Amino acid sequence: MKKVALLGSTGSIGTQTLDVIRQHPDRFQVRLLACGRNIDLLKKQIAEFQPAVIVIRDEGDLSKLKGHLPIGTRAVAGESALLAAVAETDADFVMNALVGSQGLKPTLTAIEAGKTIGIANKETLVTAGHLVTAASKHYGAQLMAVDSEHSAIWQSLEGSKRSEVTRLIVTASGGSFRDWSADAVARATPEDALKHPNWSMGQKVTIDSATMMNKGLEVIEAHWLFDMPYENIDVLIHRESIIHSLVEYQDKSVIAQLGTPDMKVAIQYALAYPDRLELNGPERLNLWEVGALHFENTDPIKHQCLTMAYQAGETGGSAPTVLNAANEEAVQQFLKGELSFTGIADTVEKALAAHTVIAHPSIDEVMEVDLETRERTRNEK
Ligand SMILES: NC(=O)C1=CN([C@@H]2O[C@H](COP(=O)(O)OP(=O)(O)OC[C@H]3O[C@@H](n4cnc5c(N)ncnc54)[C@H](OP(=O)(O)O)[C@@H]3O)[C@@H](O)[C@H]2O)C=CC1
Ligand SMILES: CC(=O)[C@@H](O)[C@H](O)COP(=O)(O)O
Ligand SMILES: [Mn+2]
Repeated sequence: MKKVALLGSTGSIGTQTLDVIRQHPDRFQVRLLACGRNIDLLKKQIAEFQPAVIVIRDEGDLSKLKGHLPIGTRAVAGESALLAAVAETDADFVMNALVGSQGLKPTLTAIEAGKTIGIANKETLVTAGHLVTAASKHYGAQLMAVDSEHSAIWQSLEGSKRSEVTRLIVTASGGSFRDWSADAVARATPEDALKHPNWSMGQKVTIDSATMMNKGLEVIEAHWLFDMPYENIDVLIHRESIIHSLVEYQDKSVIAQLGTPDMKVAIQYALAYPDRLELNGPERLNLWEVGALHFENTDPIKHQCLTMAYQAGETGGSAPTVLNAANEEAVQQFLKGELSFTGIADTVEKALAAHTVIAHPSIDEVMEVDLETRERTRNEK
């Protein structure tokens, strides 16, 4: 029986993780649930999964859980309570499905506690990939990719020699505005941007997908997860999101993982590895019906966020921290109607230009740069 701590239980990845666990009660037991403000959904999850520990964001919401905690279940609130709960839980697997760089410290805590980590929270690897990979080597903790592209790369690497890999090819749907004119994109609303062509996901990643920043974050994530130089990581626009990513080998073979777009496949792969679970939900891939798959190149001007992410990744140090923090702030501003869609890329560009890169930032320096970037971005609004 695998004991699971789930951070971000009320979100898109969190609820799908619980769906996988629900389908396999003989294999998994939920020991910890952590979320933000969706207490109504959390109450239902507590009743169904009976975890030992609950962590919520705000102390003020703890009273809402009165009468909803099973005997022996304790509930705590706040960031330090979350870190303590992750350090102390008897779970062996921590699924990090939080959104944003707030996922970094819980990831590092789980690594230090020797847990296996399902890493959906890509911002962790973008903002401080050097610290996360160094800590996981030091503590012998395994990072199991959950992001669909990275799960596909992981699956396509199975049984191979890493020294024979020549290129990772990360696929991109192109996002909500892939067929829009530049003029129309400039006037796009949050509602327009939230209509992803293929995936149903949380708001932040859906906006990132529309700007193609998601693909930039994923290139940096792939760099750290698979120890691959940026020059050997390419992005390919593939509108159907059926090929989830590809690996090229020195003999020119290309191995890919395919499937209908459903995150439960990647989630179960991380949770149950090396097994593959039977799942209700994901549709069977019918290539006879699909008929044709399409591919396009990216455009360095049109996909400015992707270009900036490559540059920040190659620069290294604190540059990706700034890229990520400015983007997180700008996406929130766009969602609140305070910034135009094209303003997201402009904001990130300005933040990167204003920053003096720290070559090997410590955790404290990463947190400081993250905070400073957010403050500057807010003040410049
Ligand atoms: N959704 C998807 O299909 C995919 C997502 N990812 C990545 O996975 C991560 C999660 O994405 P997604 O599930 O879409 O995001 P969601 O916004 O749907 O969910 C985020 C979760 O984090 C919780 N949360 C937010 N702030 C806090 C806080 N301060 N303390 C505790 N919990 C908090 C939310 O709680 P609450 O809602 O209760 O406030 C929610 O449970 C992101 O990094 C994303 O890029 C990667 C690939 C695919
Ligand atoms: C499902 C998943 O992994 C998302 O990160 C997805 O990749 C978003 O799609 P695009 O960024 O390719 O539009
Ligand atoms: Mn992805």
